[in-house]
Parts: sequence; C-alpha cells; structure tokens
Amino acid sequence: MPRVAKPKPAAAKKAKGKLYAMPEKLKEGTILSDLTKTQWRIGPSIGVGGFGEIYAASRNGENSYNAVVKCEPHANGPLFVEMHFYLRNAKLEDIEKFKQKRGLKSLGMPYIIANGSVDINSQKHRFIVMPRYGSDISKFYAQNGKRLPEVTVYRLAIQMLDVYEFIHSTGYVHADLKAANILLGMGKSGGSQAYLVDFGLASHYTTGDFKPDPKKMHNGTIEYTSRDAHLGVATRRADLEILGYNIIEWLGVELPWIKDKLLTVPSKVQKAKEIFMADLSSALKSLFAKGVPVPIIDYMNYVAQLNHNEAPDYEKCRKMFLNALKQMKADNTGDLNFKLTAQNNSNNKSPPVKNTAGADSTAAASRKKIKKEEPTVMNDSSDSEDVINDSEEEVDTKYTPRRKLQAKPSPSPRFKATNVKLPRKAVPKQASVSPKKPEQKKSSPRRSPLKRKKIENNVTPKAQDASAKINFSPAISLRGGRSGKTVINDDLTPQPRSNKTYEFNFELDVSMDANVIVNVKRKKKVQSSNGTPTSSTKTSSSIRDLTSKDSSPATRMKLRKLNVDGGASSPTSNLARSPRTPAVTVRKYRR
Ligand SMILES: Nc1ncnc2c1ncn2[C@@H]1O[C@H](COP(=O)(O)OP(=O)(O)OP(=O)(O)O)[C@@H](O)[C@H]1O
Repeated sequence: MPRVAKPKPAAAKKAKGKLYAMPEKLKEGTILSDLTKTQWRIGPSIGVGGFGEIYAASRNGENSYNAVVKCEPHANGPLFVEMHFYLRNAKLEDIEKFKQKRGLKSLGMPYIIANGSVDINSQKHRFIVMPRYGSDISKFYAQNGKRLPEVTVYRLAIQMLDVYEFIHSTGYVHADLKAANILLGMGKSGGSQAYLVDFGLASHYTTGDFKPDPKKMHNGTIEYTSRDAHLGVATRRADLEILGYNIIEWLGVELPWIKDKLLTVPSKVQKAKEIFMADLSSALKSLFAKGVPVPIIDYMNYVAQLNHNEAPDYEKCRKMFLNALKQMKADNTGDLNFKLTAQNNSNNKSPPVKNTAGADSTAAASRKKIKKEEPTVMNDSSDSEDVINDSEEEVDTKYTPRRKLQAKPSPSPRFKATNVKLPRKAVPKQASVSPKKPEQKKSSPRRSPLKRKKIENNVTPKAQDASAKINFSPAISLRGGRSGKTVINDDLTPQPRSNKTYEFNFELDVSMDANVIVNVKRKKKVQSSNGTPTSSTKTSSSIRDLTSKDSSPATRMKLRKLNVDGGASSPTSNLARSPRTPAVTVRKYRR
C-alpha cells in the first residue's frame, strides 16, 4: 500500500459527497490587498463560473464598481493558468501595442489590473482584478430563442478573430470560446465591442508534431470542443474551429451532436465532428434549410484544410465576414444589435422567435439592465469591513493546468468525477488510424486530401465506423444534464484527490484509468565494492521498509496500455505494440 507521507493539515472545505473543494464566499465590503498593496473593496457577486466566483469591485475609496475580482482557492488550476496568461501576455500595454500595430480602435482582449492572495476562513485563495464588462451574449442568445441576428454573428466573428490573432501572437490558444465567455463592453461605446474572457484553459499551441495527449483529451466545452482538442492537442486551427461551431449555432441551427444528444459521450461528439468536418458541404446543407450562408461555408472550409501547425490567415477569414456584411449593406460599427428582425435573419432556418426580452435586447439596453441588477447581492452582505492583507503570492512553476480541483458552486450541475465509470476498453475498436502516424502528410493528420477523400467517399453519416478509420480518444462518458460547461479532462478521471502525498517505494502493478498499466520501478541504492552507493533500477518484488537507508522513492513509472481485450502481456513485448505508452517521471517528495 502506498504510504501517506504528509497529510495536509488544512483540508479544503468539501461539499458532502464531492471530491472538489468549494470556494469560500467573500462578504460584500471585504477589502483585499493586492501584491502592490492597493486595496480593493468587494461588491456584489456578479457571476459564478465553473471554478469560482466573480465579484464587482472598486478601488478602496472610489464609488463605482468598475472592476471585478475573480477569486478561487490556491489549489485551483484554471485561475492559476488564467492569471499567468494575463501576467505574461496580456498587460494593458501589450494590448495597446497590438492595437497600434494592427490599426485597431478597440480589441476585445481583457487584461489584468492586479492580483494577490488572501486567506479566507484559513484557506488560501488567489484573486485577480480585471476590468468589469457587461452582459455575456449567451443571455441574448437565450432570450432570442437560441439565435442571434446574422449581422451581429458576423461582427462578433470578426471581433473574435481579432482577439484570436492577439492571443495566438503570444504563443497561446484560448480553447474555450462560447457565448457565455463573450461579454459586451461597459461605458459609452462598450456596446460595440465584445470581449473574450476566461483564460482558464489557455495553453501554448503546438508548432511541432501532432501528438495526441490523453491527459488533455476533450478539454473545453463539449459542444464546441475542436477535433484537435478532443485529442488533447492545442492548435490555432482548433480555436478557429471552436469559433466556427459557435457561429453556426448563433445563426439558429442545432449542431448535429447536440441534436443527436451525444453530449454525454465525448468520443461520440468527437466522431460526429470528424464526420461533419469531412463533408462540410452536405453537413451544412442539412443544417441550413434556406441555404448555407456563404461566409459560413467559406470559413468552415478554410478551417478544415488548415494544417495543425499552420498560422491561420486571420485577415482572409475576417474578409469572408466583412464581405457578407457589405452584401447585406450592414455596418461593422456602432453597438452590436441583438434584436431579431426578419431582415437580419435571412439565413436562419425558421422564422425569428419573438424576443422575450422585448425591446431590451440592444447592447445599450442590456447595459441599463445590468445596472439595474447591480444591487443584487448573492453573498451575505455585511456592514463590517474585513481588511485582509494578501500573503506573498507563490508562483508554483511546476503547476499543471490539469489540476483543477474546484467544484462548481452554482446549482447548475457540473460533472463530478465520482460519477464516472471508465470502461475497460477505452479505445473503441474502430480506432485504427493513429493521429501520431499521419497517413499522408507528416505535419497534419487531417490535411491529407487522400485521407479526406477516403472519408468523404466511404463515410455516410450513418455508416462511418468501418471505413472512417479515425482514431477516437477514450470512451469517457459524462453524466447527463450538463451543458455549456467547461470540462477539463482531469475532471473525467475518477482519481481521488486527497491532499496527501504518497511515496511509492515498491513495485506496483495495477490497472488504473481506462486501460493503462502502471509499473513503478524503485531505484535501489546498492553498495558497490568500494562502498559507494550506486543506483539501480532493479524492480523490487517485496515491499521494503520506507525508512530504510538503502532505498529511495520511485523515480520512474512506466505506463503501458492493456490489450484491447483487456489483457496485459509482458511489459517489454507490449511496449512495441503500444507506441503511445508514456514514461512518467515521478518527482521525489521532499519534506
Ligand atoms: N470581467 C468581467 N466583467 C463582468 N462579468 C464577468 C467578468 N468576468 C466574468 N464575468 C461573469 O462571470 C461569469 C463566469 O466567468 P468565467 O467564465 O471567467 O468563470 P469560470 O469559473 O472560468 O467559468 P467556466 O470555466 O465555467 O466557463 C461569466 O459568464 C460572466 O457572466
């Protein structure tokens, strides 16, 4: 049995039956002190994300809540990732420089104002301060009966391409664009610019080989996750694909994998997207009864032929939408209009649904509405002022974004790892083309015209399994009921997340995760003839005394896949048949 080396004393507060810690509430009026000792007064809660809470905030002494504080426990990965993305790449001056270079009047790129740490109920939390934006566009989408005006869709696409161009210029991808993550600006001209928030899944994109990463497979919001993200590969084309799925949906049609209720099985969604993208013209035709909007088919075709490591031509994409606006004689300036009329929805499948929000759906009206809603206090309000000084912000450079431990504190159901059953046969049998070994071109598993042709010719949406030869990632399934929520692969893995650190000091042969064998080899120190201890990787067959001086903790673990039928053969012979087997280095635990 693994030995508990160091149980963590202050365990995070957990909801009954949940593996994830819940964030602590910040009382209205609480003062947070950031790293530069600037004080921020917490206002009402204005949003709850998958991992933490967002509060309106003002500089202490000022009246207007024109900033927000996003606060999450320290152990929480997404905010760590988001904060470092902002600190490294998205300071206000970086954004200004980019705008200048590109000749842009505005850019929907948020920035970080401040950051710090705070102890709340003896639990260390991290917080960031950002500008406050307005309503997110998912509200308009819902109010309009699941659609947005066509002109607005194209304008949003152009603005998001600008933001992508900025993010990609820093070496990162966003990986989670969706209506709920797009906020309108505040202030006089705020309604003309949309901002892309939530960088909790931002990561460096690959410029090298296409290497699927099981640890990151399916990350994102399942409805819009790109095919590359389903395989765990961060690419620029993936961001463009995510935008593509979103704009199709905003035009009032249902994406096939949503229509077919596949969202609870990521590998099925992935497969549906592969089929969709392999035969775009007929897939889109079946979605748009009145004809496929030209910029949609052009944009999706462009995305489909991009190489995984290719820099997208953002200008070319923007022009597709700009040309459509010109043809519609629509301006690309002024407030984004969210009010549906028959004129601005020529391409939608069915007649516009009456806007339940009435005349309230322009950006300006929305800002008014937001202002009206401001006094809503979701947390306990208190007159008392708790002054909390931040403790030193530690930057754990070894932090991996996968360690996202936070449960969603909102009533909307977030996937819980405890409820997942991973099937033994994690890789479906039809998976016969490994993305690691692209058939035609070494740079991209998808670019190959031959392969695409094969899929187009042989695959019908109903009978694709035998001929598509697409490698799908493990058949993880999600509990029903979740929708539109960011999910991180780690959430899908039923590993207990205690705060304990284990020392492995013996041979361990155990199946874990879907179909993986873990073989831990202890590095044994042996006495050489001259008495100096030397290392050997000889596998120990017996459990050794952990405190014994002649042993040291395991330093390497070998993982290998089980055979598809569930059996495991000898480690050495199996290695050849399992090229994706990773070797994992285990960090030595130090007290
Ligand atoms: N700067 C901001 N100004 C105003 N509202 C904001 C701001 N940032 C976030 N929000 C609100 O809070 C909500 C949640 O924010 P965000 O998506 O950043 O949190 P999250 O925990 O990362 O969520 P998830 O991962 O589930 O998408 C947003 O949908 C939005 O309504």
